[in-house]
Amino acid sequence: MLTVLDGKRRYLARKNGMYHIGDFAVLKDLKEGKAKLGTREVYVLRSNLYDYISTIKRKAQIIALKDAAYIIARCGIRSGWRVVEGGAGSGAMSIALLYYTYPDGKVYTYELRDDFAAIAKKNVENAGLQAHWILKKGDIRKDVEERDVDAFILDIPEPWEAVDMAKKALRQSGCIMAYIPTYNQLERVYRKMKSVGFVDLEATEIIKRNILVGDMGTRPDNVEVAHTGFMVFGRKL
Ligand SMILES: C[S@@+](CC[C@H](N)C(=O)[O-])C[C@H]1O[C@@H](n2cnc3c(N)ncnc32)[C@H](O)[C@@H]1O
Repeated sequence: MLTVLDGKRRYLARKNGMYHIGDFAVLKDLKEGKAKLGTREVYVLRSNLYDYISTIKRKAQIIALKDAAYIIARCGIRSGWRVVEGGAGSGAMSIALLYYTYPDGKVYTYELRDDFAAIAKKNVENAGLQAHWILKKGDIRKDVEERDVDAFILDIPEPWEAVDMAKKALRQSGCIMAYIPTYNQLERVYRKMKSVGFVDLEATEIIKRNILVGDMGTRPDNVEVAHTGFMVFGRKL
């Protein structure tokens, strides 16, 4: 998969090495390096996770890339792992999980709503990562069929209601993570994980700040996303 950088705009070249703006194919037979688009020079780069996540079409709020990166590291998610996730939303976290479990792992994503499932499917397919993805219609709080999975990733409004299911589905030492926007939800899911015996608990937030490098001086960007989500982690004993 290739990414085209057209000034500040970033696009995935979706089909047969073509660069698309909307449904309009602009450049054919793309190769890594520089390319001409009319009189403009664009850069063609091999796509990475940053490209996939920053170009997805959003319907639901996504797990931010900075948070997804910590989730991957804290849980140790890697190639060959089997991961259960819910819900699909826009598919951003699914893409991160698929990227790191490739090629031998499996990601099972549970989603209640058809409209979100459809948008997540489109985004995962645009990233070309669908081969080891199983998207299931269902409630992650009660419908999970998989057992001995390596990680259980929750981004739903009531994650505490899925903690018992996670305990059933996870293997020993397997990682649970809940992503929530408010302190009330954080406390509730933390206490629930503790009460059912998850260990190595951590509640955390990642703060990222961009720095503008200018000719006259270098300083933090004055526009910032101040809050995305909190994360609560635990491991099954
Ligand atoms: C905030 S979005 C998830 C965003 C996603 N993590 C991403 O990065 O794009 C929450 C999703 O969870 C789904 N959902 C809510 N409760 C659920 C449940 N009990 N089981 C499965 N999906 C659920 C919603 O329909 C919605 O699509």
